[in-house]
Amino acid sequence: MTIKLHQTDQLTNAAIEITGSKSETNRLLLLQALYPEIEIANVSNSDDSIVMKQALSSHKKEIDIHHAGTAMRFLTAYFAIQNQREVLLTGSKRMQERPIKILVDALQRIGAYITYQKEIGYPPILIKGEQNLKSKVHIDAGVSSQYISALMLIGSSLPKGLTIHLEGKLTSVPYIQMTLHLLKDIGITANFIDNTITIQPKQVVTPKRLVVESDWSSASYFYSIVALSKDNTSITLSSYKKDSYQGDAVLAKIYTAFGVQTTFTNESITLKKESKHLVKPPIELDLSDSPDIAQTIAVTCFGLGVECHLTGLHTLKIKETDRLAALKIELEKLGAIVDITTEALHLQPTDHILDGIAIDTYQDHRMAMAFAPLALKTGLQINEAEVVSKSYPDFWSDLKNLGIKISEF
Ligand SMILES: O=C(O)C1=C[C@@H](OP(=O)(O)O)[C@@H](O)[C@H](O)C1
Ligand SMILES: C=C(OP(=O)(O)O)C(=O)O
Repeated sequence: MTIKLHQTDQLTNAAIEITGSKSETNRLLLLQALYPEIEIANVSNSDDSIVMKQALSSHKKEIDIHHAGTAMRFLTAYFAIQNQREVLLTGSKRMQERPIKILVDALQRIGAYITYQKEIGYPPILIKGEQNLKSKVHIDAGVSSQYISALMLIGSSLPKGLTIHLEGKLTSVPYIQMTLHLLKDIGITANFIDNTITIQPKQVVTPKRLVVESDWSSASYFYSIVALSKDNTSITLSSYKKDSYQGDAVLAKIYTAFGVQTTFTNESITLKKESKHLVKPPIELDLSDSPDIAQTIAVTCFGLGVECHLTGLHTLKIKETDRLAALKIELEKLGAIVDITTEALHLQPTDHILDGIAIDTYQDHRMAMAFAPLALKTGLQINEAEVVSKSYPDFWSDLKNLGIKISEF
């Protein structure tokens, strides 16, 4: 499906309810499979969470998790400890190009049985469950925090718990902290001191209801929309809290530089454009703690015509697509001048955006959603717009409710 976004100058001051965080949901779904005493509210309606839920209740031998990175990594650890069970875990063509060796090596070192079915280091993998894994492991922490969260999530189910020594320069650290918070919330004793994570064993937990906060990465597209809007435009989003477990909550701070003020009231945030607060460019940001908002920020800067230099982007090439390469190609179609390295993106200031360009999305939900806010500046098309369902199935209808004019063909 291709979507045409017509240039829209005036938005309605809408209130939007955003689905639960897919990162929190996928952690809690796995924990719920291990500890059925827990109840989860505001579960994400994303494809990635649906696939995670189905996989956890499936009795089939072959499980396909499509494009969901967290599901692939978390379930590798989960099935590694399901005694007497053999599972073939696979995913989409792109998932079969996303590395998993660091996690598999770590699991094998503590006694798990996992073999590669096609290429060494990549899904599909065959897992033979074994509950008695050892209690100490070391792992390279510089490629994906999902490997570490995967180990943390099974740690308390091992006979002696799990101590994880993190090696090298850590990346996406807030996601490790999120896992730690959720473990503690359900009553597991865990800590993260220096580069060592310790998880104590626990058989049963006290029944508890946990409410997932809405997804901050999804909120980023509304930050971008408000940043590209006229003064006094405001949008209210729910349900959010000030002391979030999600690293992407840093948006509230980052977007002040683009003239977006955030007010927290009860469980909502209101974003308001006040350009008197705009910061003088260039915008320089290290996004190694929040890689999922890099595309949003790069497009906001382009829409505002401001120079930016984004670093800490070394993980972007192994996500749904090579996001740095995709950003460069699509921004340049619109008239931008972009330089990329393996870990950085530099955007030069420009004062013109080409009209009527069709943006390719590379099967990456964030490519579609990051470019959509440009409708405040120009008319554009988004190809394969249905990709948004990976994290935010209601994205296009929420945009319509804001008054953005959309047609499908
Ligand atoms: O643990 C998680 O929920 C996630 C961790 C991050 O991945 P990396 O640690 O691979 O950067 C992030 O990009 C992804 O969308 C979700
Ligand atoms: C990278 C992402 O997801 P995953 O790694 O879970 O596929 C994302 O949602 O941006």
